[in-house]
Amino acid sequence: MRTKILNYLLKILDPISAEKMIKSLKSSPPLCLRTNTLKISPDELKTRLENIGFKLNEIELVPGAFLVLEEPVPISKTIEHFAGLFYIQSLSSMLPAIALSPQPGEYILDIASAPGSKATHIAQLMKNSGVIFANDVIPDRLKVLVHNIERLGVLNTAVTSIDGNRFGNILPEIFDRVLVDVPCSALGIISKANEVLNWWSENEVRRFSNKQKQLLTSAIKAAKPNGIIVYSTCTLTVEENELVIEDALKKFPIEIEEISFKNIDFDEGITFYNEVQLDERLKKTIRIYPFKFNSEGFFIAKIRKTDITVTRTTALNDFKILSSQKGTTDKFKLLTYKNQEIRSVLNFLSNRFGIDESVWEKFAFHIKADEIWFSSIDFINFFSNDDSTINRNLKTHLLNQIIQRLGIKLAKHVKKERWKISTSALQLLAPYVNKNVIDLENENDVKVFLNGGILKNYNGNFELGEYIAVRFSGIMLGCGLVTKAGIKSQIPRGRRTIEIEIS
Ligand SMILES: C[S@@+](CC[C@H](N)C(=O)[O-])C[C@H]1O[C@@H](n2cnc3c(N)ncnc32)[C@H](O)[C@@H]1O
Repeated sequence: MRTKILNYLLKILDPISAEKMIKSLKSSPPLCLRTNTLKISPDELKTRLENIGFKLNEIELVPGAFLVLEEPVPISKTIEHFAGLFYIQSLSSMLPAIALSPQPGEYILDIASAPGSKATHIAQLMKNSGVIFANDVIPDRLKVLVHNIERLGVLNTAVTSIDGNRFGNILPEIFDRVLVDVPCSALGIISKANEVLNWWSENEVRRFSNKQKQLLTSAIKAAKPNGIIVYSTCTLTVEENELVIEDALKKFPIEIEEISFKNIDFDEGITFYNEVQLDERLKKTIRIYPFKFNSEGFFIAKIRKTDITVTRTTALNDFKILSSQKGTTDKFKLLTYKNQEIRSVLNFLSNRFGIDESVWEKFAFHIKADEIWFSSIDFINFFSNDDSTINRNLKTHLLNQIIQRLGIKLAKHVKKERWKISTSALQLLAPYVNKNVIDLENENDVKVFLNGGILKNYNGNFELGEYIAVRFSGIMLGCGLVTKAGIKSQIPRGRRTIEIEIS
């Protein structure tokens, strides 16, 4: 198998580089993390982690990213990780979101987004504002995406699970920026995905290439004229990279944009392959080789759409098919803090936890059975804006059909005028919480609480049946219920952990 890969590499690299490349695939790239600036500043995170024995080095290329030099316990098992203060991610994998350069308030599509490394990065670059559609077609991978959205406190994201190829026709000319981080033959990440060696072949590469062309086509159609599309893979074959972009250059009104990353040794895109001269513009795409840049192998192309690509009639036809399908009630009726029903819940939470009422003004809310969810207020405009290709009612109808979840659960109704705040909401709103909080005193209690147990020694002066916020060392852990036996952790099963290690 290695011979197959080496033979392929020899088509695109000189023999010494191909050997170096094979060698680099055997060792893992350095451990890096990205600060979740939705919750903490890079400096604060560095201080926190260094105080518990980690040694971090700032990475100039990506603001808020650190190289982990010393790890006294696995960093994924720290309370800081549980609380969503950072995301473990290779440095190369941070670059597509940087190239996309999403701006606060914009409309973004991440067409193949699970497990959400880049979607959560995009969300933080947008400061939790605007609108992101994070889509993925594989349900199990979507669960991990949802977990990450909850852990990191991402409010500006709608999760969808349709074939990414459909976006171009059902939501055409809508998005300011689209990320197309496609499934690929993964040559750049063999060190962490060793199973690639079992199936890698040039036939598989061709199969991926066809799929990638379709996803890129859909992405181009979904972008607005003048919108940006970033195409990325963690592989290095020409079929899955330059040839996919060349195909799009022939079919659509697009141009390739320069990507300017400082301090990184990358190669420009290949323009001569298999004795064939390719489009010279491909030189503006970039190839990252692990033997030159100490991270995973990646390919990135930044594309600008220069004109419209979808006619109104095509879009409407697709809409008609979807609107004839069932189950499209108004699932996501978005409301502001001014709505009476929402207001009473917000008043309750503000009173309970001392949260200033002005905090709620920047969110949209929707009701889902006995729960209230909150999201970026920009979704209200996104749903209601009319645009040139689609009629507003049809759009709302469609969005109700394809969106699986929007934002994060804020609270659940428990009994008469009482609401239980969710763990993810409490963690995100931690800076505003200043009432009915307890601070745990020892690490054993933290473990009990994070594993869903009962804290026996903290009844304090709280009323039975009330919910309180539980913190440790300045980090909001989640919500607890005051019971006769003690404070019962309300951390949902999916986020519980017994694996916390405290150094
Ligand atoms: C390279 S991974 C994406 C990684 C992700 N962007 C991140 O940064 O965490 C490619 C993803 O494409 C998804 N996928 C494959 N075919 C798809 C399709 N037709 N439509 C949407 N997603 C698809 C896979 O489930 C997989 O999660």
